[in-house]
Amino acid sequence: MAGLRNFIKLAKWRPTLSLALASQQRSKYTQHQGVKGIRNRKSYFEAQMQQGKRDDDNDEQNGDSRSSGELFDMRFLDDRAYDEVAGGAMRITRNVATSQQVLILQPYVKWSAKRNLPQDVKPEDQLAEATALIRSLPNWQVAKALKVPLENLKRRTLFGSGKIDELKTLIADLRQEMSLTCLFVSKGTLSFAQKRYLEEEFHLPVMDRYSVVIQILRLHATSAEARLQVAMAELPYIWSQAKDASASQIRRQGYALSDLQKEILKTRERKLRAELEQVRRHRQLLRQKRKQQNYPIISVVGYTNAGKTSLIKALTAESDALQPRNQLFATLDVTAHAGQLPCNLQVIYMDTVGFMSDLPTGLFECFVATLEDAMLADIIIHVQDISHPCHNAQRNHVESTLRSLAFNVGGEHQPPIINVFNKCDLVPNADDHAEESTAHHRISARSQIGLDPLLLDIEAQILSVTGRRKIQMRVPSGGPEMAWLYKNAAVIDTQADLENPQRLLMQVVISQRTLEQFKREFC
Ligand SMILES: Nc1nc2c(ncn2[C@@H]2O[C@H](COP(=O)(O)OP(=O)(O)OP(=O)(O)O)[C@@H](O)[C@H]2O)c(=O)[nH]1
Ligand SMILES: [Mg+2]
Repeated sequence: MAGLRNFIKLAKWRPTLSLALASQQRSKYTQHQGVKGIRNRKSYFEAQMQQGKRDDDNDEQNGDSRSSGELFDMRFLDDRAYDEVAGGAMRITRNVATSQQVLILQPYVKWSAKRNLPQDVKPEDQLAEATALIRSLPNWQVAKALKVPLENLKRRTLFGSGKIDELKTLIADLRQEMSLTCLFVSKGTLSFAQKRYLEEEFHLPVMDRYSVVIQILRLHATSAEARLQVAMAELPYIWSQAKDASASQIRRQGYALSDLQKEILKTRERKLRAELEQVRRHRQLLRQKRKQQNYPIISVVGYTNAGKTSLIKALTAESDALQPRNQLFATLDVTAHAGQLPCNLQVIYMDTVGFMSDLPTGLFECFVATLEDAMLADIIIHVQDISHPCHNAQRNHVESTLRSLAFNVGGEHQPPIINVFNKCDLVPNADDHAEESTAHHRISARSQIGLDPLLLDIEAQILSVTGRRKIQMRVPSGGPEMAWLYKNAAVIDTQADLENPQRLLMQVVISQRTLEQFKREFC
């Protein structure tokens, strides 16, 4: 196990972050200021460009030989000029510790035929997910959450004038009781014009799903890799908001990018791409190492909050390293955890980022580098929250995303998938509806129910896909063969050979390749 533990230490290595803490002190919402504030800062920008060039030169000189502590260069992420541009587009705050009172509006199209939603996702389910998103942010409270029926979601003002008046009255009433600080309209993205209009009507910063998720990701991204990916995920949104702004002819009113700001975004994007390429290479290196070490890999994937981290915690001895949390997107890093199958074979479980529907694809494209690992595993465990009202829709969403991820990493080949219906303690008597046709395990990671049959299934699948077999070998008792097998194979059992006291019967799990090595060495 020591070798595996050392390898896992390497996989979980985190570079030291050189964060400028000053940025944490920034004000609540960075109000959008157009070009104001950085128009006259050409020299600042030039200095940044110079620094960028110096960094690039260093990168080239150092190439892959950069020491692990310098692998990801994070300094450029802390950039005040960028923060102003980002704040204008996303209304996100650096200081999440500030308490917020949020009004959540869940718009939905009245006529189900137009709704464009899976059959079993109802507006109230969407509202519950929106509420869970806000509750994932510490100190953010839901002042009120309500569904708002609409004819369609494309209107420039989003809501009709009657609805706007109704909402204004509601907001005025709420303000009697508390100080509202933010309006969350739970729609993938709002156009810049929609946001601007609503902000002027309600006098509140307006966020959409994309920007709320970015806010959560920023909070949960602690590793260098996750921070780079989140920073990358912000850019398509900022570009699209700027495009909306210029298309809707409201340049005068605020959010339009100057050439200087465009350069800031482009420079940042270029540097992020370079750093993420390093991430990809680093991951490839780890993958190669894993291959050499020959440990079977099991990826645990699923919708956010389904219980992936909890399951790995239940299947491994890593009680401290893994902290399941009732928050969306609690896990943002792909991390490796050592486990042992009933036959004593050592394996690695990979914890992954959760999926979520109704998010623009750009948001998750940035996590593809890490999710690639999941697709290159020997088997995948798909954890599903059986107690969730939309669990069918969540499963379909994850499955279709997995298919496109498999396509991305080069081919239709997908590792075998084991379906796990988690949280069965919450719905002990539920029948499985449409799932009857899908083979699955009903478990509770929290209450440790159903884990033994699951482990046996994982073992059978791993042995089959990795070409390992359980065999019995007769070896000299206390000889080098015995030590070799303990080192290179999984030993299930040893017994004295009743026919020959000098020999031992060893039951082992071994791959064909390792068996050939054994034969070369000893036979
Ligand atoms: N009742 C019950 N709750 C569970 C079970 N498994 C996990 N949970 C809870 O579900 C919540 C989410 O668990 P996690 O393991 O963090 O879920 P995750 O899929 O890793 O979530 P993300 O990393 O955010 O995508 C936590 O509050 C867990 O305690 C279970 O079997 N039963
Ligand atoms: Mg998790």
